[in-house]
Amino acid sequence: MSSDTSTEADTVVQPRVVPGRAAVAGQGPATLRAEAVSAWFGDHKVLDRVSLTMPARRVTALIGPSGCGKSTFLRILNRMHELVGSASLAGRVLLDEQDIYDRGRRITRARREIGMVFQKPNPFPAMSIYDNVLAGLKLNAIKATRDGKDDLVAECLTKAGLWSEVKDRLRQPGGALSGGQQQRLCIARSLAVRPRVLLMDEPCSALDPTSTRRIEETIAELKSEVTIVIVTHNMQQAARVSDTCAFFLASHGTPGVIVEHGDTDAMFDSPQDERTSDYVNGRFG
Ligand SMILES: Nc1ncnc2c1ncn2[C@@H]1O[C@H](COP(=O)(O)OP(=O)(O)OP(=O)(O)O)[C@@H](O)[C@H]1O
Repeated sequence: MSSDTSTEADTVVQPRVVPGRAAVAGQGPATLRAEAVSAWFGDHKVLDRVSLTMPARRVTALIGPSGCGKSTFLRILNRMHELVGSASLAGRVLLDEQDIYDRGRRITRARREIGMVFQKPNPFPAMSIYDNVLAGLKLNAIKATRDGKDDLVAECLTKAGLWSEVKDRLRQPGGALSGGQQQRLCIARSLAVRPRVLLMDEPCSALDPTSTRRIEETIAELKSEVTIVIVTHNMQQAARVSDTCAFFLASHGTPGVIVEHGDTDAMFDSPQDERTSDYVNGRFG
């Protein structure tokens, strides 16, 4: 696809998606389950036996005060924690009952099946919008035909809610987009390798309210195709976007634990633990 293929800038062109041509065989959204996960940086234990099921086709929000281990937990879910030299962990992470830490399972597979969107949008700034979307294919040695790539770019930008804004300038650099558009480009890039789970670490914290709302709409649209786990400090956002919620807490220098988890409406309307009630009602944190 080239940037001159569309002529009417304000017409939303629905991409022609040809199943199978984009080379990647996704298996659809999966349930992710953490079992008794503990984590350390050196001898500093930061998570203690955290267990949580993140159901397929649902948005799970991880909430809790700063430093309670939410990001560490998220990074354990796609084997990024082990990139830190001093880091270690115990427990299991099951993707549809397959342990992603099994010896025979490649780390690259875990990262492909479980994508990550970071706090700060991180497109390759000098690379075109088109090539940014496809960047993960090269990293994962996934081959696609020219037509397959065109279809995949259109499909992923559409799913990320960015297609109508960029379809006429796909050859422009990713760095020329606004912050909110860059974040949606990063979501499109993550989707291109057909992840089964998408992890999002405070994806809106660097964005203005309008862009935040747009990302939240994108999350709602995506959840039928990919399981989503989102870390957020914004309680209104957790209430708006998530179906299930887990409240993390690390009190007085102890490692982080989950105090309460369950249906988001129930967690916000009738929390079982007083600490959850205090946190979701803004009384601390
Ligand atoms: N790379 C690292 N090396 C050493 N300690 C770390 C590292 N990353 C995080 N920690 C420590 O692990 C603990 C949990 O941090 P983490 O970032 O997971 O918490 P968080 O709940 O995501 O916090 P925030 O909401 O502020 O992002 C903290 O005590 C933090 O200082």
